[in-house]
Amino acid sequence: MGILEVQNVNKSFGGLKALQNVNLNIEEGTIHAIIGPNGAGKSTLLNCFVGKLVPDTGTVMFNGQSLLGIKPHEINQAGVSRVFQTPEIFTDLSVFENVLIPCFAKRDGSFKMNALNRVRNEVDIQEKAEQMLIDVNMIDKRDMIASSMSRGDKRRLEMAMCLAQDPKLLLLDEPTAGMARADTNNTIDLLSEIQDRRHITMAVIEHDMHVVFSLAQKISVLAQGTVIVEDLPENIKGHPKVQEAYLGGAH
Ligand SMILES: Nc1ncnc2c1ncn2[C@@H]1O[C@H](COP(=O)(O)OP(=O)(O)OP(=O)(O)O)[C@@H](O)[C@H]1O
Repeated sequence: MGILEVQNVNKSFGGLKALQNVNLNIEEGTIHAIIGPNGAGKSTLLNCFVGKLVPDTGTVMFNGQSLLGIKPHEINQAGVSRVFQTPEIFTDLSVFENVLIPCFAKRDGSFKMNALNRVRNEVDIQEKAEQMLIDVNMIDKRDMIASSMSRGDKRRLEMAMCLAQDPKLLLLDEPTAGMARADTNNTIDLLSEIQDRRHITMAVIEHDMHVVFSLAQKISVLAQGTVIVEDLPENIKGHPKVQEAYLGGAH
């Protein structure tokens, strides 16, 4: 059984069928890439995983439970976290303070800014935040102000903040979009390290095939709202349907 199972999902916007009978199975502990030309429906599908959109028909099961009708914050609490293209961090706070916030929120169910003042008495929270920074190789930057960091480091910090929520499924929407090659390669290394250390299941939407083939253990190819192939990376590259989808599309 997959940790995320999508069956016969359809989603239309007015007359436009953005998703048509989509089936997808993400195995626990794997990195699963979702690729496809522009407008194929990748973001629409991801939005159905986090409760931002509700499919017109079909089912989305996470850990054996339906996600349909569940509010986004409840899906997040159930263990689904999303990493955005633009890192969502608190730019005026230090790296360490940024990670403390989701550590508090995970424990208390919500977060108030004045919780940061209590941190001296909160050894468990401090240790957890430190461990998150160690996991993303940022412990040496713990006292830096977040706004002063490179884009790659901001991405690392956001990842630490995500990990603090103890996710079971991490959704990454074009994690290397707009990055220089060096930052892209750092992000590939980071995601590989996180998977090795924590065995977190990841679903990655990505256009950069270097990233896809460096990371993915399984790939689903979407074209015109339908999954046309789901297979191992070695079977995807030369697949005639995939080549046709890309040659006919924008890439
Ligand atoms: N909220 C919306 N209202 C109307 N149409 C939408 C909406 N969201 C997406 N669409 C349309 O649905 C189709 C699928 O869009 P989607 O953003 O899911 O594709 P994508 O594969 O993520 O594309 P890209 O790679 O360019 O980000 C497109 O034709 C898009 O214009």
